[in-house]
Amino acid sequence: MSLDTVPKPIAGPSSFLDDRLGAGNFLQRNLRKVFPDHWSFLLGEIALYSFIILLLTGTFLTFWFKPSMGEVVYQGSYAQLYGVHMSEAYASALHISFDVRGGLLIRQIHHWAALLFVAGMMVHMLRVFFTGAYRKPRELNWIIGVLLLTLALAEGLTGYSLPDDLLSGAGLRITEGVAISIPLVGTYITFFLFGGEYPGEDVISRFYSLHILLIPGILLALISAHMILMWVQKHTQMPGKGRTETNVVGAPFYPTFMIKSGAYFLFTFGALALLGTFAQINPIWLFGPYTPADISAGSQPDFYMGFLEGALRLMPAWEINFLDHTLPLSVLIPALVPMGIVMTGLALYPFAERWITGDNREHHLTDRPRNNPHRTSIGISAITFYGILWLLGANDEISSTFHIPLYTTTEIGRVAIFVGPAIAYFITYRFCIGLQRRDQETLLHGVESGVIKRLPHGEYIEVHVPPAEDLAALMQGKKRIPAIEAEPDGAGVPPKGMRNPLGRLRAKLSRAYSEDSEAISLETDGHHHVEGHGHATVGAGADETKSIGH
Ligand code: HEM
Ligand code: HEM
Repeated sequence: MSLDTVPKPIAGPSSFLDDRLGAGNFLQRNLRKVFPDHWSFLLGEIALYSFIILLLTGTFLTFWFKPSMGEVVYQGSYAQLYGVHMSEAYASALHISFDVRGGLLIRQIHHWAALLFVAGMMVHMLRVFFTGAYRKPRELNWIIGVLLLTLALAEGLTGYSLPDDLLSGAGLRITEGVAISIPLVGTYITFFLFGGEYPGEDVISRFYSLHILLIPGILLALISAHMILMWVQKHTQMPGKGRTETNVVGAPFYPTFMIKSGAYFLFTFGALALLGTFAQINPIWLFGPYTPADISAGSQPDFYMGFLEGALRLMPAWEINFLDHTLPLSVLIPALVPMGIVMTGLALYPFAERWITGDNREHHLTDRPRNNPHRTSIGISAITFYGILWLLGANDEISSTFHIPLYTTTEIGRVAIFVGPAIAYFITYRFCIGLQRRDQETLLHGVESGVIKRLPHGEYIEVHVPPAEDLAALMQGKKRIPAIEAEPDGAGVPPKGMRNPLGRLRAKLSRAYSEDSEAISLETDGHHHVEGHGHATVGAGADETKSIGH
């Protein structure tokens, strides 16, 4: 038998590549990689596919867009602006919109894809946060994610500044105001970006280089690193029947997951194409070219910049004058605090949580949000903080729509920004505890079966049955949150590291963090749940029934 006819252990697509690259085993191992099946694991993919669409549509736009602020007289087919003096950038964006075949469609898809990219990323991040999927060993991927989010905001900002219409000018004016408020280096940064006094003649071309080269390049590199890490570390999975910290239950990458993902890409593309076709976005021709003397009314940034705009509107007009220098807190604080605190806070969160809980274990099974009430409350609190800033970014619209004086909206916002997150924390916490109690109740007493029984002495009872096996497994997935060892020894001396104020604070936080988790146990310990659970067999023991009156 010749070598060619020896049956190969490797078949299918791996065989073709094995013959040429000797990479069959590697491929076969990876093509069979198992992916867990949960809808929320597809959220990251929305961001991924939107990014691919941004690269494709963005490249199309570069064929015609001219990143120059040199003045031209518009002579294109949009009659209302015919003969108007404007920058070459604006004229080329109008040209793309009105004279390039399919240009407006691609511009609109590009803009919608930008919104979906950031929105997808945010929702994906929330999924990762609320399920605790950022814990060891995935902290690095979480930090890469925070960098991705920050870069995406910068990419969006540089993108919508490019057309150089009145709206993008309003955004640039704010960007300049924020940059110049930074102590010591503000003036240099501004001059570097704008090439001189505002508005200068260079900002569009500089933003263009950032927008099409530097930032997408870094995004691409980081997204690749993100995917490789996810691949190597394997995906987390929700607790459930047969799922453990050491296995992954799901479908193989090839063919099941690949086909699903392919369909999902097409679905994302289809949705964006529909939006680009039917939903107008950023109609740059309405506002005319940017001149620093004109102000556009009712201008709103893209949604992901709204929280920064809101922070600027919320802040009182404070400034410090010191040695002939002015520190404009009214701009500096709103620019630095939300961006700085939100992004740094996000990046450090996994480490802060580990510091408090002292939990050094690896986690491949995720938490249900209810089972870690403090984390979930912190998350909802942060969303409330963000949401209030975001709403305030549109306080002029709110004020004119609901006929509320503008300053009243600002005053309400100033109180709500402190009170809102605190209330959100409290309510979420109670909600989580309530849901845990309900799970405990279900595990202890089973679920209502709808079967009513009459007892010999006349009492009616409803028969309870054990919950379905996978539901019970999901509920029992709750893990204890350990508290760090902080009890004083026999001589009343607390352990090392717990004696200073920081150590005492840590011990206190740790105790609070684990307290309720210890109080409500959902773990299987024999007598906690309904006997023989798993099948809808009707039991009639005293524990499994609930009196519904007699
Ligand atoms: C390599 C990738 C990319 C290229 C080559 C590219 C290229 C461009 C070009 C040439 C424009 C100006 C065209 C015009 O406004 O008519 C533009 C606008 C824009 N870009 Fe990108 N872009 C890329 C990625 C991104 C990403 C990742 C984002 C998202 C965060 C984004 C967001 C925007 C936005 C919001 C606009 C304004 C669109 C409008 O005029 O309505 N771009 N892009
Ligand atoms: C360009 C933006 C992003 C893309 C394309 C992306 C894509 C993905 C994909 C496809 C996955 C695997 C499937 C899934 O869990 O959804 C994933 C996992 C992950 N992502 Fe992202 N992501 C992005 C941004 C972020 C951000 C902003 C964060 C957090 C700040 C983040 C943190 C993580 C973590 C920790 C995992 C592992 C989760 C697990 O195994 O359960 N990602 N990402």
